[in-house]
Amino acid sequence: MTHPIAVTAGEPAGIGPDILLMTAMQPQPVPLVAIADRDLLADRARSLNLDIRLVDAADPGAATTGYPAGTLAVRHCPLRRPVTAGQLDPHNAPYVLETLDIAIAGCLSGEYAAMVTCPLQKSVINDAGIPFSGHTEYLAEKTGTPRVVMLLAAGGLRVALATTHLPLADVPAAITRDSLTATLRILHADMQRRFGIPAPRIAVLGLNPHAGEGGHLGREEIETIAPVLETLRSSGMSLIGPLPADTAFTPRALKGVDTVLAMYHDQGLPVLKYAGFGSAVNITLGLPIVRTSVDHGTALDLAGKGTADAGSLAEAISQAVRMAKTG
Ligand SMILES: NC(=O)C1=CN([C@@H]2O[C@H](COP(=O)(O)OP(=O)(O)OC[C@H]3O[C@@H](n4cnc5c(N)ncnc54)[C@H](O)[C@@H]3O)[C@@H](O)[C@H]2O)C=CC1
Ligand SMILES: NCC(=O)COP(=O)(O)O
Repeated sequence: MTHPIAVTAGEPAGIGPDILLMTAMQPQPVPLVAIADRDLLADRARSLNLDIRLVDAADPGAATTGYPAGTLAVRHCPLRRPVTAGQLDPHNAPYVLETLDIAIAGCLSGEYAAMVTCPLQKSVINDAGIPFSGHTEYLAEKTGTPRVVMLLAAGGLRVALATTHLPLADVPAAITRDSLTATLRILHADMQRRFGIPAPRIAVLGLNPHAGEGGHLGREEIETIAPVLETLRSSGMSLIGPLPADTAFTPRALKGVDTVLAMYHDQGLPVLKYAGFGSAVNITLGLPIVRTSVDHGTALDLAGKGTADAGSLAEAISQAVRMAKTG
């Protein structure tokens, strides 16, 4: 791999700039290019007492050999307003989205091998009047991908989601035979291509308590989930379920399972974050580019203090390197 990985710094008032600078103080597996405002990074480095050298990403060393620990290449993207750590400002929402646009364009053109995202604050982008529900949905839209799948991985546990950032009340209607079929096809294909698992075993959760209790606690399992699994099994996929979610994450149930498909965000992610918060990685499957991210949010309470844990960003970079090698 000779191309650098783009790392977007995320919400400027959050811990994204902090963990990016902390990471650049350590040796990296490939050259990194920070997509961020250079003065923001310089100010934050001073707050964190990090003796880091920021160089222009146009410098030839940035794209080829990279730099030793303590030097970070920056593709400058100007803030719209000065930033105080911990204080959100909707005026900077266009800046956050511009950093993503630069990374996406660079991945599509082949300038970057992959993009890794530091956390952004979804609410402040909405407060700026811009409809936005998450990186996952934004990347799908900007790359013209009709459906993508969010998957988080922590150690040996992988949890994918059938729906992403949706109000709970909208979840049942979003799980249709078509949407679930498309999600499972992407998950199966990327388990093979990106994770090198030739015949992935996927455990699929039910939507309702006890997977619907034979129809007495909801009918989505009978009318939607089970028929989809049956059809896809006949095309050769190894699918288990629909399983009651409350016992699906016990060690016995997880034995031999390569990934779990949860029906919604808070059915799957609390378990994953309990298992590995701080070292888990968020991956968007189904995109024409490689994108990974941290497992945490903007942690405004920690920004500029030097107490944020940068472990998940290190894992996200390592995962992006592995996935970029799969083409
Ligand atoms: N990939 C992304 O862009 C993500 C963005 N978010 C966004 O972040 C914002 C804040 O979300 P919250 O629910 O408050 O979650 P959060 O992850 O920012 O914070 C939850 C708790 O974990 C702590 N924490 C988070 N990251 C940490 C780190 N690296 N080291 C040490 N402690 C850490 C925080 O201090 C806080 O106590 C929301 O707007 C949310 O949408 C949330 C998750 C992922
Ligand atoms: N809980 C995961 C999360 O909110 C990250 O979403 P995204 O911004 O990566 O789409």
